[in-house]
Amino acid sequence: MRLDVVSIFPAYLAPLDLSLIGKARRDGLLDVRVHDLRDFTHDRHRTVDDTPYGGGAGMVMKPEPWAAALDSIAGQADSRPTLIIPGPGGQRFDQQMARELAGRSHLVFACGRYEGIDERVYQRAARDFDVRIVSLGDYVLNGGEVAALAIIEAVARLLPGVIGNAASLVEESHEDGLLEYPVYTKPDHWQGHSVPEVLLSGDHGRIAAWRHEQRLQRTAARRPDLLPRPAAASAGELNIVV
Ligand SMILES: N#Cc1c(-c2ccc3ccn(Cc4ccc(CN5CCCCC5)cc4)c3c2)n[nH]c1N
Repeated sequence: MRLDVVSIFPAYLAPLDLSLIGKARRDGLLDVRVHDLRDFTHDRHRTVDDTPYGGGAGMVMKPEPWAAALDSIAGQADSRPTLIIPGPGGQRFDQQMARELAGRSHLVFACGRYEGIDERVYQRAARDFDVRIVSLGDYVLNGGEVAALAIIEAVARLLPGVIGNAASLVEESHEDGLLEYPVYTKPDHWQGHSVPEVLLSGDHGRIAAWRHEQRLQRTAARRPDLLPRPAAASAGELNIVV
């Protein structure tokens, strides 16, 4: 998978050199290219923003540098890339979207700042990209870089070979709709707290059943919205008039 990230703060993407993502890059599983948007300006001040038409607080990112950056990337693309533009008004990112994006060969991230990117950039980008506007959640960040890092990590870890033990991708939170079970390691007694006896039993059937029950209890307590809705007992409950 090829990943391009465009930002006025390229150093913000330094974590992509670390840990499993960094190893995947060195192993050739990921081709990650970070671009400084200011390299696509042509004035002496390398200007990327200006005041908003119609007034309002803050600044808006100018269309010209973005068009030049995206044209450069599109010109190098082997196939139609997916352009992900993080924004508070985007479609909520979740594990299902991560799985969908993991099937793409080329992801491009446009990391905005200030009050956002001129709307005409989104329209023009649709010529060369599948455009997805994506939000991490219902809170306001200062830019798109944190979202790009989160999305890249969630997507890359689903790619074959990135996570050493693919088994760890099973029974994770949100992978199958339930939260994850609690985990323990040595010592078996610590500051008055003991590891649940079942985990020391060696009975893999009991352990699996206990873990599933823990996942159900945790999901009910912390995220009841994730639990499957009870099937209606009768057509009447569904207000189906026959
Ligand atoms: N993903 C994600 C995000 C982001 C995110 C992502 C990308 C950018 C680029 C810039 N900002 C800052 C910002 C701040 C306020 C507003 C709202 N303004 C209202 C008045 C008219 C102008 C727009 C928009 C943009 C960003 C924030 N925030 N939260 C998420 N889950």
